[in-house]
Amino acid sequence: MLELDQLVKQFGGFRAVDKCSFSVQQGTITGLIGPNGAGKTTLFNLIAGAFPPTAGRIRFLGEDVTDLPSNQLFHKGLVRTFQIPHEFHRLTVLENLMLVPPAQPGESLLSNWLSWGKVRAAEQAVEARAWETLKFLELTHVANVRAGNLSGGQKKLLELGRTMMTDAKLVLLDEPAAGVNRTLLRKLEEKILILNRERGYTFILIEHDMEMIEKLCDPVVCMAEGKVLISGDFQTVRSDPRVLEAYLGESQGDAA
Ligand SMILES: Nc1ncnc2c1ncn2[C@@H]1O[C@H](COP(=O)(O)OP(=O)(O)OP(=O)(O)O)[C@@H](O)[C@H]1O
Repeated sequence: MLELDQLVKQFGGFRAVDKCSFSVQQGTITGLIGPNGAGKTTLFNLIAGAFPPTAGRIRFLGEDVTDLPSNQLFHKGLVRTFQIPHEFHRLTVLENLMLVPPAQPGESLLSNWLSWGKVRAAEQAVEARAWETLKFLELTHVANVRAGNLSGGQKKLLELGRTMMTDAKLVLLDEPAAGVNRTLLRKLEEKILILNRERGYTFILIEHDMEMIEKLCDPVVCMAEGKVLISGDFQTVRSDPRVLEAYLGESQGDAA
C-alpha cells in the first residue's frame, strides 16, 4: 500500500531522516518506534506531505506521491492525526465531526450549491455519519459538549472519529497514547483494532507506549538517528541488541 524508498530529509547540514526504506501492507497496523529524536515525526511529515523529502520516493497505492501536498494525499485516503489533537475547542463534539470534509473530490461544494435539496441531503448524511461515529466511539453522551472541555483521552477518541468521517485508507497516528488515562487507552486500542479488522483501515502509529505497540502492531519498525534499524514482529524487534543499544543511548543521554 505504501512504499518508502531511500527517503532522506535534511535540515541544513543535519539529516533527520537518512535513507529510510520500508513498505506497509494493506490491512496491517505498523508500529514506528525509536528513541527521542530518531526521526519518526519527520518521517510522518514526509509521508503525509507536510514537506517534500530531500531525496527518495514515496508510493501510495501504486502511485508516486512523493511531491504531493497533504490536501491531495488526504483526498487519496491518506490521513494524519493526533500528537496534538486538532479539535475546534469552541465547537461541540458533533460539530467537530460534521466539519471534516469528505475525502471525495466529486462532492465539491460548488456542485452542491447548485441544488438546495442536494445540500440538505448531504448535510443529513454527514450528520447521520457523525452520530454513527459517536456511537462507535461511545461518545454520544458528549455530543453537545464543547470539544475544548473534553478530557485528553476523549480528545484522542474525537480525533480518531474525525478520521472516520473521511474515507481514510491509511491513517497515521502520532502518539495516540500520550496523555490518555488507562481506561480510555484500552478503549482507544479496542477502537483502533475494530477499525483495522472490521473496517479495513491500515494504520501506522508512532508510539512510546510499548504495551500499546505490542498489543496492536505487526510489524514494528525501529528507527534511530534517522535510519531504520530493524523491522519485524514485536518480540524480534524488542530483543534485538541494536534496539536495546539505541534506547540505552537515549537513557544515558537523559541522565547526563
Ligand atoms: N524543522 C526542523 N529543523 C531542524 N531540525 C529538525 C526539524 N524537525 C526535526 N528536526 C530534528 O530532527 C531530529 C528528528 O526529530 P523528530 O521529531 O523527527 O524525532 P522523533 O523520533 O519524532 O522524536 P520524538 O520521539 O522525541 O518525538 C531531531 O534531532 C530534531 O531536532
